[in-house]
Amino acid sequence: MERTLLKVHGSGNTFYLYQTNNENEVDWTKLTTWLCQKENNGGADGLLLVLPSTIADAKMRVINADGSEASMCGNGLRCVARFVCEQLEKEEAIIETMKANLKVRKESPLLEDIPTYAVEISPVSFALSSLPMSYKGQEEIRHQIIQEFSTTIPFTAVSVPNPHLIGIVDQTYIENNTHQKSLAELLNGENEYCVDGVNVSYVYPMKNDTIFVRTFERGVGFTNACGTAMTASALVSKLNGFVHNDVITVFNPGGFVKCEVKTNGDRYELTLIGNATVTAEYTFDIHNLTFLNYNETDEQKQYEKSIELVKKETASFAN
Ligand SMILES: N[C@@H](CCC[C@H](N)C(=O)O)C(=O)O
Repeated sequence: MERTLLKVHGSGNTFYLYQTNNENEVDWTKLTTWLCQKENNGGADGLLLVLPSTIADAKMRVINADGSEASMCGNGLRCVARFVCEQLEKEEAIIETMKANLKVRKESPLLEDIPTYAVEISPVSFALSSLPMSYKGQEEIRHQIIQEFSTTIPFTAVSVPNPHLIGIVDQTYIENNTHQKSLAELLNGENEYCVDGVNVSYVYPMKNDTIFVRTFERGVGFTNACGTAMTASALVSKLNGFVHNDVITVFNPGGFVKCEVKTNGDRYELTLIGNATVTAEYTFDIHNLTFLNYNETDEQKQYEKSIELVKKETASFAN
């Protein structure tokens, strides 16, 4: 059974994108764990499913590399936004996701000639029950030292709506990722705090409304970038006075994005803006799990050329 797949990325957060009308066509866990193996064209961080929707222009489901399903994916949503907008010949659309219908739109390129999309990130909640997370019966964790995690890093727990634990750190924790790795492995194994695991980000506030974010993703491990994590990190940075503008530049190991954070009391309007790049198209046999053919686009070369300067600027943080 020959089928077509795209390989796409947002800030180097890489996915296979597959469109189908049959939500139960195959076992998505099995397909995703096979696709995401390193030996299959370098692997990927997950599978984006584009499905028909009765309430929006299309529906997105996100399967992590380990086969678990996530409620949202910011970088993936930008790629799905581009796919759906180009297919429907529209500049904006609504995409159904597990917990919300989200607005997406085409944007002016942040880097010359790089297709760029803006996506809504919602709903936002600081309630620990929304992640879910539990810690000493507390209802929230906001910029708080958790002695069991670190004696110096203040953490915030937030769902957007997938779960994130955000630590504000100094540069040493970015240059050396061992502390982040062991905390993330603890919280994504069997543990008393996050029963469903959590995405763990370390955020280094830089100058001029700019932050650097590195994320260890639930179901994946360290990624080049995690869109929901970068948006949640921009919100946490703003609420704690590390940045002041509504639009925050977020560098990551794979490139950069812009996050718009509008706050109105307890209400937050979050938008993630960045590249949506298609690197290749594959044909594969969906039942026998074998690749049959592929064609690379020239978009990755253009992306790498444009991102070169950004990478130089962040080289010392990007490990
Ligand atoms: N890379 C994504 C998030 C993917 C889901 C995450 N691993 C989870 O399990 O919550 C993004 O760009 O937001």
